Amino acid sequence: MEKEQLAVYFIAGTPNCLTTIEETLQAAIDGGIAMFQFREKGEGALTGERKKQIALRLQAKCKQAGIPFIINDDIALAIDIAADGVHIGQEDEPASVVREKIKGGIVGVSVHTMDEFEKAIADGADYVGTGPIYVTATKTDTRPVAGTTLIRKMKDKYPDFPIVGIGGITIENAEEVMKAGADGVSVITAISHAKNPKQAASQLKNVFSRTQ
Ligand SMILES: Cc1ncc(COP(=O)(O)OP(=O)(O)O)c(N)n1
Ligand SMILES: Cc1nc(C(=O)O)sc1CCOP(=O)(O)O
Ligand SMILES: [Mg+2]
Repeated sequence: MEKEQLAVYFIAGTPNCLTTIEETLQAAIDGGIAMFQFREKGEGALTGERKKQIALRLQAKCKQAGIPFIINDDIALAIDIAADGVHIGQEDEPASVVREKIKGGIVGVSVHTMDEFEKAIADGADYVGTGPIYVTATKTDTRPVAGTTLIRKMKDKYPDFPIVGIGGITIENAEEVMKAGADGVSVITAISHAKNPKQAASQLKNVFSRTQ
């Protein structure tokens, strides 16, 4: 994968969206997101065939826009529909096992320490996500708020490895995350709850451009 694909990495599932997830994703694409993760989690999340049908519709949008379509946690679904990749955390299937299953696809791994980061690299991750950088209301079972310290340490030691920050990132604080060395920002609320999701995505892209 290209590091530039992490610039504005939008994540969403149906429970996160104020209108339909298709409309929200289309607006985010029109605003300039570079990658999308389908994370169907939380109260009211779809499962089974309904989840698969939505995934297929979102995958088609990403394909048309030429951006990677990543599935959170659900490796079986990702393989079933030939998604571009998966994102897994420390509590999910081990990255080394997922790497084998996903073959040439993108594997993203959540990390919270240098040890987890170096293990993710050794296991064959394509990028890592780290957070929560700031306070988030979207996910309750996060680690403590971390700020940007780990991003700086990771970039110091592995300047070329793709890293994205996540958790409580907004148009206002995204610059700090990118200046710390992140290759991009992962956001849910900043786009999915924005009055104008297209504009929010575009503003995040502008923050990325001016920090390069
Ligand atoms: C880009 C990115 N970074 C981190 C996460 C969090 O993954 P995880 O720790 O597995 O938590 P869940 O998202 O599965 O609740 C992510 N999804 N994406
Ligand atoms: C999915 C997720 N993972 C996190 C982590 O710290 O690993 S924080 C988070 C939620 C991000 O949502 P928002 O942009 O609305 O804060
Ligand atoms: Mg997970």
